[in-house]
Amino acid sequence: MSTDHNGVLDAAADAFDTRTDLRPDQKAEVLVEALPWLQEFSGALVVVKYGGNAMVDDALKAAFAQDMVFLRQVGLRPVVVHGGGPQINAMLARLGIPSEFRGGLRVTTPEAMEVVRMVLTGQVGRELVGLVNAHGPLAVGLSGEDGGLFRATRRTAVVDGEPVDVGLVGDVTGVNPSAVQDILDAGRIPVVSTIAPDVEDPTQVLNVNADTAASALAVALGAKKLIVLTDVEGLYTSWPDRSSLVEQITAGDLAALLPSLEAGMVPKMEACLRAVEGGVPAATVIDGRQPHSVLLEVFTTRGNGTMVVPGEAAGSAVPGPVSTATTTTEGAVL
Ligand SMILES: Nc1ncnc2c1ncn2[C@@H]1O[C@H](COP(=O)(O)OP(=O)(O)O)[C@@H](O)[C@H]1O
Ligand SMILES: CC(=O)N[C@@H](CCC(=O)OP(=O)(O)O)C(=O)O
Repeated sequence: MSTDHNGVLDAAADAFDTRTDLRPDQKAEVLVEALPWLQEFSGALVVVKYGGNAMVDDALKAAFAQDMVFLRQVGLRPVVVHGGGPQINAMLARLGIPSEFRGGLRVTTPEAMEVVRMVLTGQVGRELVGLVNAHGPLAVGLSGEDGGLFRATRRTAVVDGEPVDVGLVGDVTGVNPSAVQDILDAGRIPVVSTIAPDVEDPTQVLNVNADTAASALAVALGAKKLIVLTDVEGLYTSWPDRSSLVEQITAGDLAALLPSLEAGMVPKMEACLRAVEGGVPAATVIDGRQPHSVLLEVFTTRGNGTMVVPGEAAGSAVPGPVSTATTTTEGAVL
């Protein structure tokens, strides 16, 4: 297929050439630091979950799209799975439809489900496809309904240890990744919206948490990495106190920590755990509010955010390098 990219990357390259704030040796250093990571990730399939809360403004969304094109251009195979919780909230509010979350999941009535499907597939997914395709005809959007990608069963939320009915909400119980694989094989970038047909009644679609869906897809595709973009630096063990950003944690330690986590982080860390337990070598939660956070995660030595890796429970949580001036080692060691 054509590698034409409408001159957007050429413009970026020109900008790099003409920068005066970096000396030539510093520019070379930036490029060279990426070399081992370019080698390590050559051909690697990476699933990137883009959360609705990290889609802060147009510039940030455009930078995300540019990162996806960059990954593909240097030989990785990125798969985008997007959320859109705040965007769904806004549309429900515009339509005067009440919305409520229980145990981190949206209570989804048939009326709300129509809005969820419309916003995810018709608005958020379309916008991301458009932003990527500003660089060339690369992105192809699809939802869990397309090509039998996802199958889901209805699930309940858990509130105070009790199961709670949340309506048309599903958990992914089956993935047929062939439609995504076809898009990758064509050299393109799949952009996946996370609604899924109900296995009990395939004409009924269910609302699936995007972290959960991204994790299931990463496992089914045999991804090398799952990267989850959100609106916080990563996992803090002492939340809401931000003095204990975890840089790395084993699956065993994360499993032990999960019951103590609060709503927003629960589906995210569960998704990372499931991915690693399903054979994905690493799953990372990073701060999507930082421009080009995905490039920094993949191509710099330090990376950023919280990385979950395989391993037993052994008090493995490694404190992050930064966070706040009050970062302490004690706070983050389990
Ligand atoms: N232990 C924790 N560490 C970091 N963030 C946490 C923690 N517990 C709860 N949170 C909250 O989880 C939020 C991220 O979840 P959510 O808002 O659902 O994001 P997204 O839209 O990206 O899926 C953070 O903004 C933070 O407020
Ligand atoms: C069941 C459930 O809660 N589904 C989510 C789906 C979107 C999502 O997960 O979006 P973020 O990644 O932006 O949070 C919702 O309706 O908001």
